[in-house]
Amino acid sequence: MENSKELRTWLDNMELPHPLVIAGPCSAETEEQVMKIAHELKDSDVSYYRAGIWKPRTRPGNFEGVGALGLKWLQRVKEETGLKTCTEVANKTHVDLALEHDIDLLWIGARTSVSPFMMQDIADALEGTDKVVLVKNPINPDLPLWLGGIERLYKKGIKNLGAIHRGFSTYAKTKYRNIPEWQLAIEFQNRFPDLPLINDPSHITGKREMVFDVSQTALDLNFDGLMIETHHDPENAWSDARQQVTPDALKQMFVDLKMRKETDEEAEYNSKLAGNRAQIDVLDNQLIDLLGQRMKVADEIGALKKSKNVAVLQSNRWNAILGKMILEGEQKGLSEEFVLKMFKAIHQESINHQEKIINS
Ligand SMILES: O=C(O)C(=O)C[C@]1(C(=O)O)C=C[C@@H](O)C=C1
Repeated sequence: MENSKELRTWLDNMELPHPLVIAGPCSAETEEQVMKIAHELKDSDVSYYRAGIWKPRTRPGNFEGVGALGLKWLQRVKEETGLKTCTEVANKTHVDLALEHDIDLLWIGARTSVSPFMMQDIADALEGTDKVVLVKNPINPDLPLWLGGIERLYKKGIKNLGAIHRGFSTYAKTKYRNIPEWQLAIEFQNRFPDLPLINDPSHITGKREMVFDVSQTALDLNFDGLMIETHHDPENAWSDARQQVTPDALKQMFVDLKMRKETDEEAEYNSKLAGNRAQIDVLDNQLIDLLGQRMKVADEIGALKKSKNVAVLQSNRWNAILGKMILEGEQKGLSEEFVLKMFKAIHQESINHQEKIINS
């Protein structure tokens, strides 16, 4: 699959004056609940109404969705409100039922996109459809796996495609439910600048208080849209109660969010920007030069260690460097997270250099 302008035709054809908004409850619970939320979202920026019908829960025994019955409720949503509808599909039966009920957009969840077998089955079932199909990132940060899933759909003649960034599972405790790893989303856009990329701040944050900030970051990073879980009574939702926002909160968010454009033509802005970018180019060259020099010293250490048969990894020294650099970084306004990531990468490169020398 190659990048092409055609990949975004389905989205461009909607001629939205703002990013695409997909909203609705995590789960369809009752017909009344589905209809109430839909009516509250009717006159807003929302284009697609979402509701989970089949809910893949981590452990059995929790509410696992109302099943095919909910598809009828979504059809009623479309008839009464004009909102387009969408739901998650995870196998051929789901696909067949969703297509039968004329659901407009289907998404494939993170627990499904992780499996090429499941992605292929779904691609086979969807062959040739003109519905919009969005693929959530797999639970692990693996860009080729994510793109591979989308490619399986593309190869089956599905042209109205896109991706949803919902964050990644992590063993470490963080403030997120699923860490965003924004770098991966940036890489995604570099590879496929025209494939619509939607952000899912609800699953990234797991907490409604954080949904606004993550949404703004996504817009700052040129995402094409947002999928936000919305419930009229979030506290009593049957699933994901902590991360859903009310329809009113959602509408307010779209008043407060700053929509960014890709660029601006104004001359003064462009000349200042060019000046800043020239400075960054010089500094980047210096950074690369310094890192090259540091690795030359690492090579010398590698040769010294080889002569005395000493191990490459020196944990005490390494921890001392890390501690010092975190403090130095703090004084220069660099986050601990960034300093750690950067020095871990530098340390690994230093080890790779020494490994080559010590084993030569
Ligand atoms: O000080 C050393 O012994 C080194 O090999 C250098 C270095 C580094 O790059 O800073 C690399 C590997 C060690 O684990 C510790 C530090």
